[in-house]
Amino acid sequence: MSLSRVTVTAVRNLQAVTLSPSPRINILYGANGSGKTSLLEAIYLLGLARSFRSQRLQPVIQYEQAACTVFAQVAHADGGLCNLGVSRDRQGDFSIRIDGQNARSAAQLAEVLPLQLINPDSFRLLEGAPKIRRQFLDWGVFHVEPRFLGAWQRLQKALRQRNSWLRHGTLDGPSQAAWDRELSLASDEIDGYRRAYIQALKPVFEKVLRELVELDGLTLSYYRGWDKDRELSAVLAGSLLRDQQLGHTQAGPQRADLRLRAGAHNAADILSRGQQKLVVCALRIAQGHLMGQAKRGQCIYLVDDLPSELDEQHRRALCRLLDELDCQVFITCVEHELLCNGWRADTPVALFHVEQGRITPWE
Ligand SMILES: Nc1ncnc2c1ncn2[C@@H]1O[C@H](COP(=O)(O)OP(=O)(O)OP(=O)(O)O)[C@@H](O)[C@H]1O
Repeated sequence: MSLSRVTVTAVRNLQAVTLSPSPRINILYGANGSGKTSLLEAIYLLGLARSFRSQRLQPVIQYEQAACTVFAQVAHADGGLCNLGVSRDRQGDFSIRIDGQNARSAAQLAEVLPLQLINPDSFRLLEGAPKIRRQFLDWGVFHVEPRFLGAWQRLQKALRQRNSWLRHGTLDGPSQAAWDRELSLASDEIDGYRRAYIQALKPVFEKVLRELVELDGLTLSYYRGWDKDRELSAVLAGSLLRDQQLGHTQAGPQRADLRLRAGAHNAADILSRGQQKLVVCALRIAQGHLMGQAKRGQCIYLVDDLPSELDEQHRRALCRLLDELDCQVFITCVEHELLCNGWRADTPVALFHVEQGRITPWE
């Protein structure tokens, strides 16, 4: 899938623009502060209904403007087209339209427009909170396993119920037992999907990583959120008192994590910034391959400031791997010369110059 047309209005400093991107590689270049990241942010808003730069969407709306909007036409591999639109005004109203209909949730958007973001904050995937790695993991599972969303919604509901009675003690014994059973069932299902996903991801990740950078002994493993040798129901029963004192459930898939070790060390503690970036790229590229293999369409890559932290050899290796994904990629950089030669001869590469908020295709 790819964006065949994108229209952006009143996002940050960008002047209203309609672009016809290449279905493959799109390079946005220009000076600092010109608006390159803002275009990636606009596309991200369209796919996730949020920004990757600020918690709130208010700062994304152009100064003095009442609302920002992003529209796009998504072209699917089978030739089908889908129209997407998001709009956010200063009163906080957010509208999501898919083919002219109001969407019920951001999950619907994520399904229509799967995005992968690689930006200067990406190293947080390695050294940030477990929640970031769970989001990474669940993005992948969501896009290859159609039953995941339902199980995840059941888990959230059961957890809310359990945490509420842990805090307020308002449920009778049989109801508590029923919710615990539901929690255990949903947890086992989610754990099964996540485990299968990691099993499939690991060899692809290792292969991509080898092509990108030499890092011997780097391992990826999965922690499911509770003792691997015990049933969750037994763990929950054993930690009931402590859970009541804390007012929330400590064990379960809501505590799952991914662990990246380099030999005996936590990878984030010893890898350089450039190496961390390459590991994150390998993880995200591996996810793209799995999505393609699952025949659920391709995702679109947003790569902000691709050249930063990378020497020429690694920059070229990253371009080659992005190229081999055969999907649409939007890349920003200050100097386009650094990225002009890394592509296969038959790959359509479009260049866009961004200057003080104005985006013009390079003829
Ligand atoms: N709500 C807003 N309205 C108008 N302009 C804004 C708004 N928010 C931010 N800006 C400005 O828009 C520009 C956005 O720059 P952006 O981060 O997209 O640049 P960039 O080309 O990616 O730069 P760099 O190469 O430094 O990363 C900045 O100059 C910023 O001051």
